Amino acid sequence: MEGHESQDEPPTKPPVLEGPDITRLQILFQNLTYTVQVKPAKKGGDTSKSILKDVSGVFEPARLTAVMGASGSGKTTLLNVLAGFYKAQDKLTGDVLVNGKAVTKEKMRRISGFVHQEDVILHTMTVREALEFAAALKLPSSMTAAQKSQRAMEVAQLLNLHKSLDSVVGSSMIKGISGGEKRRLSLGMEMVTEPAVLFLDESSSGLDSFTAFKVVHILRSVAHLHGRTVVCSIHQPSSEVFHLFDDLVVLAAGQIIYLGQVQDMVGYFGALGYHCPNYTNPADYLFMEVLNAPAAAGDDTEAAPQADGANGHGHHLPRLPHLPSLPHRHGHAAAGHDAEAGKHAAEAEAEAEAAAKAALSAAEAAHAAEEQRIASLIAAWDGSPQAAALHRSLTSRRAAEAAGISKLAESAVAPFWLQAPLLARRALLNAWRNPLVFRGKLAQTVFLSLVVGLIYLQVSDDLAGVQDRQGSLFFLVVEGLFGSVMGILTVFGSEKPVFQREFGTRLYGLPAYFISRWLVELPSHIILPVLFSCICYFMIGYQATAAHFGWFALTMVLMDNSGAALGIFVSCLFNDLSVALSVMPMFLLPLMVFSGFFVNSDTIPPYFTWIQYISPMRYGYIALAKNEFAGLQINCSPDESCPPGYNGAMVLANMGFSDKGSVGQNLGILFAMVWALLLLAYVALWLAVRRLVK
Ligand SMILES: Nc1ncnc2c1ncn2[C@@H]1O[C@H](COP(=O)(O)OP(=O)(O)OP(=O)(O)O)[C@@H](O)[C@H]1O
Repeated sequence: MEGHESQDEPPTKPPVLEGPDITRLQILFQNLTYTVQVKPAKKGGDTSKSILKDVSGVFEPARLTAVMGASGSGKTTLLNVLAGFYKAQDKLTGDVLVNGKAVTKEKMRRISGFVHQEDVILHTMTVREALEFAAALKLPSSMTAAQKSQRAMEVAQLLNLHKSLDSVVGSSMIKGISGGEKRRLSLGMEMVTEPAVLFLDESSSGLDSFTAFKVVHILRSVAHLHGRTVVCSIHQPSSEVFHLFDDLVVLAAGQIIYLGQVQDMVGYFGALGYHCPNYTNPADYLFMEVLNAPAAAGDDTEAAPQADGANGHGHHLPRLPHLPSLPHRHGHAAAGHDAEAGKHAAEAEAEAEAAAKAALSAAEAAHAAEEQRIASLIAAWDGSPQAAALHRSLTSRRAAEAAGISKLAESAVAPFWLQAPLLARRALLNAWRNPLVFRGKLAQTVFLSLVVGLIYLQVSDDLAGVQDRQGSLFFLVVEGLFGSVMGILTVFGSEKPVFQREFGTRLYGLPAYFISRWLVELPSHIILPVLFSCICYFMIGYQATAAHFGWFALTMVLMDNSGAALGIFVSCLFNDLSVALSVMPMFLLPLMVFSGFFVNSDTIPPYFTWIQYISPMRYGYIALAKNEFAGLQINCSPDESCPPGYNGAMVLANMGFSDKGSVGQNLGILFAMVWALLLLAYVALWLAVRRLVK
């Protein structure tokens, strides 16, 4: 394939960027077989599925290559495997060489950019911010901030995004840029660095034909003018777009059926008996005549191929029979008990059943014939002189001295001190542009503090007041934890896909993300519980000293923070937000039951005692109870039967809290628990994303 010009180019060597030529990378893959582990359809069934089978080929630098094939043929998998995005537990055999040297998947990720099929971009960012964010993190630190920003704007101009620079990306809830603009933005975020190798999965899907042409034209320039290796999987491009590509790989059932120059494809399949009608888009011909024969689409008048079948490809697929219409049962029944009509109905029903069975077996036969036809296309490629030449060239290239990969081809990774502020700024902007989240939390804080304040308004200092104090303190502890768990679980869980995508493309590391994200979250987990305390503390009428209020507010802050840390932990444990939400009660209820309110801590069954020690609610409740009851005078009313000298210390003894440490000690444990939960959340997040970088 190397050295040939495509049809619409003058036969001159395309100009290249000034600079070291070693950034040109050739990707060679030989005998690649990729097998994933799957759940067997039935007991004892096969647990592995081969998605790529013995695939060999080469992607050249300074050339634009298209990977085509029917849906499910393995295009995405081939790109993912070559770019190093596959799970460690899946099995990959064969070789991937870059400039003649074997590379690890980590290295592959460092030298390549990948535009995935789905666009996952933080929805509150504007186009400008998203491009500048990628530029700031990916471009080398030798460039100034102004240069990086300028580069981002150049890419915006190139991709025709300059008119939407200040529009937000948007989501299903917030209207933002169009699907096509989102596609181009994803491409732009990868293109800011112009990686030596660029993989694009469905680069033009969702784009109108003119924009698709423009985007592919840009990719062609990136390949030709800048010497990059650009590989795109593409579905049914227009004729104009198709001819922008230099080389083509066609996959069917995880195997190659053509690999060569774009303009040779029609001739290759023509020689196999698949003739391309005049004035037909070659890409349409590939899909409609070669990958899916017309007979398979239900048209048996022109079964493909039209050749003699000497190659074994001239199968006429059976036509699907038309189903007879079913008789109107109710019509017959309503016409009376006409036996003749009933007999006709039964016959018609039997006829319909037989026709349905025939249709089913015809469909099965059609499917088998189609599989056979694809198998013959694979065999034809394997036995073709083109494949033999390719294998010879692969072998000789492997034997040649390997040029290796220059350090210049590896994309930069910004240091922590640059990542963290950028991520924190973005998280702040995200929170600012999502005002409903904060307003919702604020409204919840004010509403609940007023409700609890009104329910327990000015508690008395008699025995009934003791019960009210116990109940209200427990309610506050539970509210402090539950409120923040649920809030953060949804926010963090919905942001996780963006983090996973960006982390997978090495935009930033886990420490920078986690620390900046937590620091941005922290102020609201201090301000809101303090506000909550200010409203309800004095309404309820707890001990009115500054020290008592201070300890109370600190407890509420720590309860809120432990809830937030627990929420992050659970959202990191489960990939699916709805699963995380549904299992949350399983975590919370035992922690609540053994916190000391429902079951006296001295009477908890021995096999459950450990739960109380890991319950933040227990330490929060003990701290609040000690803060309120220690030194409290209780004045029982005459109709209450109080023990003589009944006071707060005796209440604490009844609750089993006398020997459970001071307020400060319990808050110390709570503080340590927040950190322990954050550490657990960090580890859970690392475990969830580690496969993306391993
Ligand atoms: N992890 C996996 N587990 C099980 N099956 C998988 C896995 N990954 C891919 N497959 C299957 O392998 C086949 C190829 O998938 P792939 O996504 O590569 O196809 P594709 O050609 O890109 O399809 P499309 O054009 O629809 O995106 C499909 O049948 C798919 O269901």
